[in-house]
Amino acid sequence: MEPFVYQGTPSRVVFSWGALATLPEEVERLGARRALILATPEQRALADEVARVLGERAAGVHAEAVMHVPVSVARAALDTAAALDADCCVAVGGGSAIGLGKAIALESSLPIVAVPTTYAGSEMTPIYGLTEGRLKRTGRDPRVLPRTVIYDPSLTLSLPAEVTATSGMNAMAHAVEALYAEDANPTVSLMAEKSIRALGVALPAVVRAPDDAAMRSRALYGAWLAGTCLGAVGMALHHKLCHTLGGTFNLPHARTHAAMLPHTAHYNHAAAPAALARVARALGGREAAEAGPLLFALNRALGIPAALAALGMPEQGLDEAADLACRNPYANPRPVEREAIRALLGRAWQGAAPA
Ligand SMILES: NC(=O)C1=CN([C@@H]2O[C@H](COP(=O)(O)OP(=O)(O)OC[C@H]3O[C@@H](n4cnc5c(N)ncnc54)[C@H](O)[C@@H]3O)[C@@H](O)[C@H]2O)C=CC1
Ligand SMILES: O=C(O)/C=C\C(=O)CC(=O)O
Repeated sequence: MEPFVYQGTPSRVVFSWGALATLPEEVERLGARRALILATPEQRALADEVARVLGERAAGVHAEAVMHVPVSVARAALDTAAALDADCCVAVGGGSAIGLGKAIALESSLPIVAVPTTYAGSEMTPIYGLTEGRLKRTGRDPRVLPRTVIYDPSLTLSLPAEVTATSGMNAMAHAVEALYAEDANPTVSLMAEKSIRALGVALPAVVRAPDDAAMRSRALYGAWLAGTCLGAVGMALHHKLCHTLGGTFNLPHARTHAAMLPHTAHYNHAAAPAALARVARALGGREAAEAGPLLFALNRALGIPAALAALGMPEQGLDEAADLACRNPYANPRPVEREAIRALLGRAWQGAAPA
């Protein structure tokens, strides 16, 4: 047996259809009485519903969350939390709402109850992201790990097909990178493989039939496993590239992950053959070299645009992106070489298959 270190996270997870109804008792379990409810502007109505469910324990709603958590947005939310004398945050939504809760917790140590409504998986990690100017800074801090996560698959029924598909592939990326993480371990790798299998079946099903309750539950289960993996082991080239593209070029987060994953998986397949063979097998293939093409085919089946160009990435920015991605790279099975990364970005920009 290869030596390994495994450290779980202390999050409490409640997973069931209709679990939103448990929110009052979960807030009470934390000893909190004044919850600030966080959401994006688009999910203000859901945030108001959550305030109604919480009743007197709701201190207020702050529905200003946006992708990549600009520091100005974080400061405004911190001011609201202080003005309302909030003693906890209830982040309801995807990674943007949860990311705003993490920004508040990073400064205030307020506990977070996360109610995820996408498959991004942020609720299960101590990773935060803050964007200032054209640079996204990410870090790990135990203060930002949500204390309680309430997974209610019924809240994902309203997910548009495009967000269903792309945030699902964001979760897929967490699981894929966990398999070749520098600190990979048998427990997390088992969860990663199970996540890939669940997502590989459930995502096409819920894109075809958005109201399929069983498949919505399986997709959210896959996302929970993927987020748990991301929280437990380190990120590698794929996440570094996506943070660069998202933070510097403000590309849409989940769509960027989906477009990049076939290429980054293929980049690593020869350096991490056992890990990528597990990815391939979980998607119905066999060999490590099949993982990237299978992920590319899954994107096509989900209707996800393949080209970074379609996401607003300027071609003249590819050189800068390659430079930034190679600066302080995350640990990666294959050396992160500037020319090879530039070639990878070129293929992704065109929407070509991985090679
Ligand atoms: N720190 C971490 O571990 C992670 C952080 N993230 C961060 O999360 C952000 C992206 O999060 P995502 O969840 O991909 O997108 P998101 O939270 O921005 O949501 C995308 C859009 O879909 C809407 N939406 C969400 N759930 C919905 C539902 N059930 N029905 C209808 N509309 C819904 C939102 O209001 C928003 O307009 C990025 O900032 C990314 O950096 C993502 C993954 C992990
Ligand atoms: O890129 C991911 O999916 C994982 C981590 C982040 O997005 C970092 C952040 O919270 O911005």
